[in-house]
Amino acid sequence: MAIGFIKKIFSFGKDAVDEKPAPPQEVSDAAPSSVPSGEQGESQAPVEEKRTAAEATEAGTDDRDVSLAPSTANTETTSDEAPAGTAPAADENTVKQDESVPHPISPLAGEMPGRAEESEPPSEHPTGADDVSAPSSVPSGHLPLNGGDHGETEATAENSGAPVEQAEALAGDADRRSDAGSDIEAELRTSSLPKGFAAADRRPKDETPAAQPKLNWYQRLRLGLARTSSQLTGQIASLFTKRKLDEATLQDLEDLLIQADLGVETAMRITDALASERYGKDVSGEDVSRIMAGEITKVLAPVAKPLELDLNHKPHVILVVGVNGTGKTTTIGKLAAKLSGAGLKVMMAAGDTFRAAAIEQLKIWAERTRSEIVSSKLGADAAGLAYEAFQRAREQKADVLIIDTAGRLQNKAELMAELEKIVRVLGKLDPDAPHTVLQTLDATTGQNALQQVEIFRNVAGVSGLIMTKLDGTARGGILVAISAKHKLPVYFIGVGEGVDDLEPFEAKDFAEAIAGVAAP
Ligand SMILES: Nc1nc2c(ncn2[C@@H]2O[C@H](COP(=O)(O)OP(=O)(O)OP(=O)(O)O)[C@@H](O)[C@H]2O)c(=O)[nH]1
Repeated sequence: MAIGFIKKIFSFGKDAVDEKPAPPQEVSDAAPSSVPSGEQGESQAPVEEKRTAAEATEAGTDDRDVSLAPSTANTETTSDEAPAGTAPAADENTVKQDESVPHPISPLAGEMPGRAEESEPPSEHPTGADDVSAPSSVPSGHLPLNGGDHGETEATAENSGAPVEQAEALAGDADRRSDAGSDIEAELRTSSLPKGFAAADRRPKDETPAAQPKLNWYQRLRLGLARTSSQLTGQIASLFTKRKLDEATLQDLEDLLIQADLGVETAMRITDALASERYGKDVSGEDVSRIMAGEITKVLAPVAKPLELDLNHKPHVILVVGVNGTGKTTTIGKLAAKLSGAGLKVMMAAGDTFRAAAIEQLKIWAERTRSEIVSSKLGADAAGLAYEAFQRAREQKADVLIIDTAGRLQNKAELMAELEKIVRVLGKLDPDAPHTVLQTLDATTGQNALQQVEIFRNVAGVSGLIMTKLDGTARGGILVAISAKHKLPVYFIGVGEGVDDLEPFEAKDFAEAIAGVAAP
């Protein structure tokens, strides 16, 4: 498929992906690790206590089961056991797509797997790790499934942290829709009662579930950044009340902008631009917001780029890295949905081998996005798994391989060294791999995100960013500081937990949302 086409896919807005659940078929086959000598047996752990499981695994690394789980209903998999110490031959795991069924990804459930907390500590799991259950075996109630219906995350003034008026304003028709829904519900309740009974609803009004406004991604972004922008615009408005623009006001403004995480460089850009336009004159809050949005757009426009895929690689390898909980696994699911929805063959590697729930979570995403997945035992060597997955993806001629990794704090040198090892090991199969190293950043993080990028970039060669959770109570300003400093491409933003809550990054939208410029 032409690269231009793929670029196009990533440049456009959301791909609508509908739900068409496929009965999952997972076939696991024991396969030996084929990690190059000297690389085997090390483990990575996102949290200290999880290392116990890793160390236990180090002793006998070859017992690691790597399972390939084709998740489409139309996949026929045959598998044999490969001899220990050898790489599986190309025909050992062949997957044939049933041509009779359209490939593009099926409609996805409105609710996608969110972060699942492990109910037991990893040390109680190691031996059962090869029994990582198939997606279908996970009762939906056991994993907290988040998100709204198809990207329509529900937000209220209460849960967004944004001003109540804004949520109310955004709610619009949602209330009316919800009223209609309540009527239907009441009718159903009544009709399901046996004869001789009548339905009553004596709940106090305030216990009745509140109407939930349904917002589109742009409204969620605005709402997510509303706290930052309203705080900033409020402070700016009071700063400029009855004051002409002078040195002292400019200095105060610069301080406010720095406090909003925008960084010294961008703060100075904004005050310089304001001074050159309005020095000695009256200035309104709107003037400042407009100039601020313009200057922030100038900083962000060069980094708002589509994620380029070179499909000549077969597969193009994307390694996803970042601090714990920044949204790596969820983002992988969203990316896979876009790619497989466009007809590309996607394989995932469950490289977060230290959190059982992370493996489960990725399996569910694989099932729902009809991607294949390579996973292994809990506590297994993540670099070995990545290597194995790369080989499998090549054998099966996958277009894209997306490798999940365990979250790690950037200041844990040992864990960062393990990440370095994953990159090194992939490079043994192809010196250019990983072809993309994506770092996820949580939008609720402030200054710490600058350091996260600095260190992950040095260690893993981060080549692009995705900022997640911009729908929550996001701060967001730090992305401006990071862009000014690192100039790394920002490909997408996460605006919810649902499968299509991943949007191409648009500099102007983001800048206006932060600066509090009125929505068009
Ligand atoms: N609101 C919102 N939640 C998100 C978004 N992206 C991810 N999440 C949620 O953030 C939580 C953590 O996401 P994960 O994908 O598990 O994060 P991770 O980086 O893989 O976590 P570790 O494996 O522990 O490092 C989950 O509850 C996700 O549903 C987003 O864009 N918006």
